[in-house]
Amino acid sequence: MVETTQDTAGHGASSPAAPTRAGSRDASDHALDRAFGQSVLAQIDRPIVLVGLMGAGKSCIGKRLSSHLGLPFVDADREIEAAAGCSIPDIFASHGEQAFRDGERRVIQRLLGNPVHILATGGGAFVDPSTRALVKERGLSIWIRADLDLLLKRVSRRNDRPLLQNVDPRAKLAELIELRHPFYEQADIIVDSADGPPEVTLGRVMEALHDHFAKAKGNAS
Ligand SMILES: Nc1ncnc2c1ncn2[C@@H]1O[C@H](COP(=O)(O)OP(=O)(O)O)[C@@H](O)[C@H]1O
Ligand SMILES: O=C(O)C1=C[C@@H](OP(=O)(O)O)[C@@H](O)[C@H](O)C1
Ligand SMILES: [Mg+2]
Repeated sequence: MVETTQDTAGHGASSPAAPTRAGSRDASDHALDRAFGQSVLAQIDRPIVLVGLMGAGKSCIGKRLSSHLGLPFVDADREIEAAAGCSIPDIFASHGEQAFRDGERRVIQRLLGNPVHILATGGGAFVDPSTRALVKERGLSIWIRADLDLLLKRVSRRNDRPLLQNVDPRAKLAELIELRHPFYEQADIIVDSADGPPEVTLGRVMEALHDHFAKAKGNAS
């Protein structure tokens, strides 16, 4: 189980390698202000990579973060589909999960060579050792964390996720939480998704980015 630590960023309590944890703390009122956004934007020097389970909100929050900051948005899943010329369910059905993972690794490697942007990955990407190493080397990773009930509620809005076909989605997501959380925990920043309007989670992401940069500055001086 993941330790839920209230944010310690900027208070000198974390080691340099410890992720910035936004926990479930609410973002301060000004987190979505223009000036706050500008100061965060000025410190972004690499792609911001959203990781986490299916339904956590990587694509949704990624899109909003990109328009909020005025940075390009790329969804790795859409890029994989474009490269393959078919949908993710079709890639899984015709070529299998391993072929999807190989394509995912290649596509993310290519995307991480692009200038600063917001990159939403698919849920399995950060679990792949070489994709994870690349993201850690070239990107700033944010785990969008959500509990089982919230994930279930969110994935039920679409039924095109191959890993959730013909299975009990609650049992499968519970299994993936066990398997994948140890990898997602290695992200640079951890943000709890809020069960409310996406803007609440967006505010938490902005606050967490701000705290991450403040902590990095503190560690450098
Ligand atoms: N923070 C949020 N608040 C409210 N709804 C959200 C939030 N994040 C995602 N959603 C909704 O949940 C569903 C799944 O989100 P999505 O971004 O596709 O997840 P992921 O890319 O992590 O699989 C979508 O319908 C999306 O609009
Ligand atoms: O968790 C996974 O392994 C997957 C998650 C999906 O993306 P989202 O996390 O955006 O749903 C997509 O990449 C594919 O269906 C596999
Ligand atoms: Mg997605």
